Amino acid sequence: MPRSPWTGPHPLLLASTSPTRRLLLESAALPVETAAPDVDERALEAQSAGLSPPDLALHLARAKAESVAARFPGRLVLGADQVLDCDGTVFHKPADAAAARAQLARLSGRTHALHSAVALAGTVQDTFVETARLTLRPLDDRAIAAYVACAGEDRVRASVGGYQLEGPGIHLFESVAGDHSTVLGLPLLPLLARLRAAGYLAF
Ligand SMILES: Nc1nc2c(ncn2[C@H]2C[C@H](O)[C@@H](COP(=O)(O)OP(=O)(O)OP(=O)(O)O)O2)c(=O)[nH]1
Repeated sequence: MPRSPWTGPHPLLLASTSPTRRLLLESAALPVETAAPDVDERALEAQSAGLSPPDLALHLARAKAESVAARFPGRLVLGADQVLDCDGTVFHKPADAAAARAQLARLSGRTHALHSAVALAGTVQDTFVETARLTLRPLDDRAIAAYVACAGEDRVRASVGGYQLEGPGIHLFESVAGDHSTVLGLPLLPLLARLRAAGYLAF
């Protein structure tokens, strides 16, 4: 069993239902426990109409982290949120394959931003947001339908853009600017820097 660099008295508490986020942390050899945040994201978003997309992501990440930190005193809690912004229009996870096809048609041939925000709560209070910019190839309805059929409805519904960059989604792109973990929804490098500065990592 490899020795984890984690020095905290308890595992990191991830306030997220995202398997992708859990896998990213476990791949970095960090012990993780998860607790679902009890936050109504769409209601919070409706109350925060004036926020920029990055600030909306920060607001939602903070709400998720704090909702779990209140239930688990004395723990280091991590919340996260990702907002897709294409020329100021915010997109959410597609409800089904048809919505994914419609959303991808609107993103086709354009560059969109993925704002991935992280909030630490409990024993450490901090927030940050990282942005990746992704440019889709010009895709006609036939290509989009073929992609959705290849990826499958579960995959296209599981992420804000309707794609997994590490999966079939890679076929959609002309270019990707930004850290891979930022695209996946949990920017690891700035997170690890903060955990290290707070004394939670051995190196
Ligand atoms: N595997 C993978 N997941 C991605 C990719 N892009 C985005 N995602 C996932 C990460 C997050 O689970 C999700 C972003 O949506 P949210 O920030 O609302 O998180 P989610 O609702 O999944 O969980 P949470 O609100 O944290 O409980 O999309 C990608 O390229 N690959």
